[in-house]
Amino acid sequence: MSLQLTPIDRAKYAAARRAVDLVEDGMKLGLGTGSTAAWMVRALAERVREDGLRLTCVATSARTGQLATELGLKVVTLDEAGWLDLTIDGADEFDTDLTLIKGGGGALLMEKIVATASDRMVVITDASKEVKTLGHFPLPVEVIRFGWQSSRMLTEELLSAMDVMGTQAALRMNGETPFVTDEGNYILDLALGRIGNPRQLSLALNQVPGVVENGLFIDICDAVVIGFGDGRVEMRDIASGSVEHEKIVFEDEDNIFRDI
Ligand SMILES: O=C(CO)[C@H](O)[C@H](O)COP(=O)(O)O
Repeated sequence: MSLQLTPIDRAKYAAARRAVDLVEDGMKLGLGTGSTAAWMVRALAERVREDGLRLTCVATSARTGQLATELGLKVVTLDEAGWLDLTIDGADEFDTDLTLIKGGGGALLMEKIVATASDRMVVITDASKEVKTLGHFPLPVEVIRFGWQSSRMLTEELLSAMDVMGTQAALRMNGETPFVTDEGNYILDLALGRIGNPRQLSLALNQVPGVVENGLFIDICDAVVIGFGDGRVEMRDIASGSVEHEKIVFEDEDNIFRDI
């Protein structure tokens, strides 16, 4: 049966397809989390089938690990892999410096550890995630469960003392119960509106007792691949300043859907 991709899925898939072209035989790869990253895992499995690549992958969440394993990719722990060549992941927001907000899917801690243990991090996204100033998307902050309410109070006090618009830290829920990350922690979502100084905010947040990590990725992302619904992709590299355009042809759509 032939299934049709929605324009947003086409955009994500186009970005994913371009990004997996960066993968070479023998690489150790970090696999991101989220719907865009899931397209990348499918596109990667397709490349492995077609080109016989031998890869070692590290997943940034249990669900990515499960998908990758189901699709026949070799998944090991980060400690088993050691240093990685490349991590490909999605993002919730990115700006012109390729500073990111991540963690909408709740995997920010493992995502940051994996991305920073990689030579290169490439973000795949659709164009809607690009912003002039970060902060429209609520900033996720991972806190340990013990004493989380004091961590929230201290976080809100910190935000009041800083030049940020929003000061509310909402506990992320999963229905009636708090959302729990793969590492067993809670997430506070900060509705800030605008983050004028991401570096200062990130450093300050990580000083709050109980905060494990926040979703600001600063100086971590090397390139972004932006996909569009018609298959166009734009790839921007922060170090070289290069911008490349290409068009992805979706002739293997059925193969991708075969795996879902
Ligand atoms: O940071 C993330 C998960 O923690 C995701 O990369 C981010 O939420 C983007 O997800 P999607 O591709 O589904 O929009």
